[in-house]
Amino acid sequence: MYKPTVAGSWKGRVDVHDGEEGKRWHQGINLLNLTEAVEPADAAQPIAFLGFCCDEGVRRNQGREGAVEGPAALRQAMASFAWHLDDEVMLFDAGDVYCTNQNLEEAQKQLGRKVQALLSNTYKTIILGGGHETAYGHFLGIKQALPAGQRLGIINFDAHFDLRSYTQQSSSGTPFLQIADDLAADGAAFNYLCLGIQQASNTQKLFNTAEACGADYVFAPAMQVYNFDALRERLQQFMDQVDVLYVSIDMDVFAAAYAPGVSAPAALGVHPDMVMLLLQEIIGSGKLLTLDVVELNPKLDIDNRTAKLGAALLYHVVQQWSQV
Ligand SMILES: N=CN[C@@H](CCC(=O)O)C(=O)O
Ligand SMILES: [Mn+2]
Ligand SMILES: [Mn+2]
Repeated sequence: MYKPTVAGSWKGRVDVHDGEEGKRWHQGINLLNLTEAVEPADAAQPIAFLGFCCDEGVRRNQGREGAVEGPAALRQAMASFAWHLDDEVMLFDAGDVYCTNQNLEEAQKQLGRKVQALLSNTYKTIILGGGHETAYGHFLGIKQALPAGQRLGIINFDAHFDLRSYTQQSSSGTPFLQIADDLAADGAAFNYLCLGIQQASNTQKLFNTAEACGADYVFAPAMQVYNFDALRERLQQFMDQVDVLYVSIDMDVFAAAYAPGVSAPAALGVHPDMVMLLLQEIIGSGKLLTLDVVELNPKLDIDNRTAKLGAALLYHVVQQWSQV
């Protein structure tokens, strides 16, 4: 099921006496209804948010439910951001795809169709999850919109590989194996770089699958500022081998102190500064096609800390990406 965002639902601080100088994101966002035919945006730099309201992947993966509320919490955390965007930039809220009747597969297909509509019409897209099952729906749209011959690279900031077998059923733990298999069926390469892997949170079976499908990865303890030059080089080598990038940010990559609102918190997760630095490198490459933020669980959050972290990352992503 798809629902466009209702007018007036972005609510935030208003500085009544400051006019245009007091502008915030909730006052600049444009609503985009994807039930109508999508056309190229009337802006040089259109960036669209699209929500995937879904708990079903996490439920099937024996996780703690609540990710269905992720898109609303991220919008709320972004609403009062001060507007510092150039005139050629337009922000759009393209509504939400909902998973209904536990029919994850149908919801992922619908998400794919909406992503395709946006990407094919020049929008830079930011998908607000949902559990990590968001990634497979997101990919279905990327696959359709990707020009022939373009090599796709996937960078996943995550404590987990999410390469579980989906023979029994797909879930939030399976999206990247589903993607690998889809790409293989099309004769395309699976270029997958996982940043922030926790050894203790991935079984030997998952490491074996990662090796079998040629996944590259960096362990969380190596994601430190002292190691930045080596990380940047590794990232650069990965990006040199592809034409476009899909970046996924699973909020459980961060240390639980920064991101308590996730199904599977990582006590010794990554510091947000490290992810920010790497995101800057990625956006600076000019290859970023689309991005998602997943696994935010507002039910488990503390004072919206995790939602605010996800939103703060998106603030910087939007600032930089709109200038590339
Ligand atoms: N998307 C989440 N993936 C993790 C969850 C781990 C957990 O719940 O402990 C996984 O399947 O490995
Ligand atoms: Mn994940
Ligand atoms: Mn994870």
